[in-house]
Amino acid sequence: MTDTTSKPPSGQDTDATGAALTDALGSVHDKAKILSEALPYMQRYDRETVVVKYGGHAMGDPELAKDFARDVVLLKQAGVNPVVVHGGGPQIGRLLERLNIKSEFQDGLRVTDRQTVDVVEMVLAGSVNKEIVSAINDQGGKAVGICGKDANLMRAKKLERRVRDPDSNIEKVLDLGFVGEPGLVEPHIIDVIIQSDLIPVVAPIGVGPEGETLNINADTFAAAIAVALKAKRLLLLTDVDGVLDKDGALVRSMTTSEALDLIADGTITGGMIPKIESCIDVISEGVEAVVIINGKVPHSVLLELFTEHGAGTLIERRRPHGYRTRQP
Ligand SMILES: Nc1ncnc2c1ncn2[C@@H]1O[C@H](COP(=O)(O)OP(=O)(O)O)[C@@H](O)[C@H]1O
Ligand SMILES: CC(=O)N[C@@H](CCC(=O)OP(=O)(O)O)C(=O)O
Repeated sequence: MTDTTSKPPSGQDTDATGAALTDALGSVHDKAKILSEALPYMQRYDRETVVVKYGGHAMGDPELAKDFARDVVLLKQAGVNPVVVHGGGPQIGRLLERLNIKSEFQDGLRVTDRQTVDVVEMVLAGSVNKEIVSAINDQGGKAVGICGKDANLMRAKKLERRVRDPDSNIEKVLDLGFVGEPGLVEPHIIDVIIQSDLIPVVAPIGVGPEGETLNINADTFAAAIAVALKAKRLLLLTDVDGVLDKDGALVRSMTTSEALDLIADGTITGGMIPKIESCIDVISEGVEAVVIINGKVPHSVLLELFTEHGAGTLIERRRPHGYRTRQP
């Protein structure tokens, strides 16, 4: 048999090998540069809590789910304290459909009767939560799945949404059934998990005053958790690049009052409304900034936190000297 591996290269082969080696070294240097540039960002978030809301729409693809889990494990390894709060709206919708239970939304919130709330809890605190826990553990992390009922993490009250009838101009309270809004948050259980070097994965189910299960929009839930934990950042992962303006262009950064204007003029609609309302609450309660990013872009969490460029739409109280605060 001829040993081709030990054959001395011809002059042309030597050139090709040299060029390939230069390319390979170049790409290694590029990688090293990217890693090195991440240092000030890693220092910025060192031992800080970052709440990552993982939306149901961002979850579908198994490769992306793996990338997300890997990013979360990397954050933990880099000294950040990631707290994952997840949604699962489309997953709930699919099971309700299979069970022939009709479901409708009002302003981005699911009208939730007794039968529906059982399905919501089963999907969120059950299958979806455990899938994320397993994905993180598969990447070498140690995740613990809980919901707002655990150790009274999220005591909630029934949501009372007031709407004005456009014809009669009379205000009425909208009854969405077993839909909750955050009340008293006791973050002790999350602190315990973080201090044990584990990664908390939280399903947005709350416990009502009568001990009843309440369905809480995952953005709203994540926002309340971010405030209670005094998080450095809240990242909301969804299925669009961020907030889009009237022409469909990405808004790279905006203040809370600009966000309100976009709701008022109808540019922001549907599920984006509770998302933005949560951002505004969180920022008014002291969280520095919230970022809405596309969970369908691989490694969007790392891109946002550890690169100068960042990703998505950054929302903050006011624009510091007309500048996007990406600097570490
Ligand atoms: N101005 C806007 N910019 C971006 N998305 C918007 C806007 N207005 C409405 N949306 C809708 O909001 C959706 C994201 O909200 P939602 O479906 O609740 O996401 P998730 O399930 O990830 O929380 C987008 O897919 C888009 O259809
Ligand atoms: C009250 C309400 O609407 N609850 C949501 C909870 C899940 C959720 O918010 O999931 P996403 O983040 O994937 O949309 C629902 O039932 O769909």
